[in-house]
Amino acid sequence: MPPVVSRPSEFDGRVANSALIRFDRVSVSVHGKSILAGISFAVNVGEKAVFRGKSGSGKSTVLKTLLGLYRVTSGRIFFEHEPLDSSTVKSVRRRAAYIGQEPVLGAETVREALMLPFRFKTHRGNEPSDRRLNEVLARLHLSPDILARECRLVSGGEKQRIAIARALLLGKSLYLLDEVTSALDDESKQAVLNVFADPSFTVLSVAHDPDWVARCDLVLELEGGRLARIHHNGNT
Ligand SMILES: Nc1ncnc2c1ncn2[C@@H]1O[C@H](COP(=O)(O)OP(=O)(O)OP(=O)(O)O)[C@@H](O)[C@H]1O
Repeated sequence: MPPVVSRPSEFDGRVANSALIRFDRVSVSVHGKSILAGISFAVNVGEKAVFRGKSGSGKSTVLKTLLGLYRVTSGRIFFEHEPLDSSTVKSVRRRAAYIGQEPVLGAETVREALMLPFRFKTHRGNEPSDRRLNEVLARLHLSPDILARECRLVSGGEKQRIAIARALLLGKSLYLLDEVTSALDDESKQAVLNVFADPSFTVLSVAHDPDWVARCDLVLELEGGRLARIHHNGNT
């Protein structure tokens, strides 16, 4: 079936009532330079959205703006129907895992990196067992041997999958993913695609990989900070 192509405004009306995340004419400027201009879209719980566009079109900025890393200069963002502000951004951060192109693992070995969040009060007592660690690594097509490796010696694609493993162990349900399959071989990529097919995960991603794009419900095309098109793949 051909994808349904909607104008951003029509699409916005379709899902406005059930959206987990909604951007309403969001603009972001940094030092007087416009980076995002009047972006409107909505993503429901469990939907997978992907941003595409040329380098510098604003894709990563959309993900980071949802995390409160950029000041919105006009328009509003809603998370669970609440306007995003200094208080609601905390619930986004609690629920979300942001996996960038070179995640910082913040520990010496991979095992320490995976266990790091469980040293803090919020997650103390929920430390995963070795069996659980190995289970999550296997889902991401990573060998158990990687646990003993030094983080500085693992590749970019492995680092991203370790960061994903850590987010899965933490029970995150909202994933902000920046090019997580671009550095992967086919088997690893399939593993990552399968992990994010989980219907309970909501995903906002940046990707160019056609296999990734084909699995997404929404394809949002950015041009110079503007949302040029939204394709609705009809998976939902
Ligand atoms: N903090 C900042 N200060 C100044 N300019 C910025 C800042 N953050 C982003 N930009 C600019 O905003 C534009 C969009 O950046 P962004 O990283 O969102 O693009 P992108 O589409 O994700 O690019 P790429 O595909 O190359 O990663 C770029 O021109 C970038 O230089």
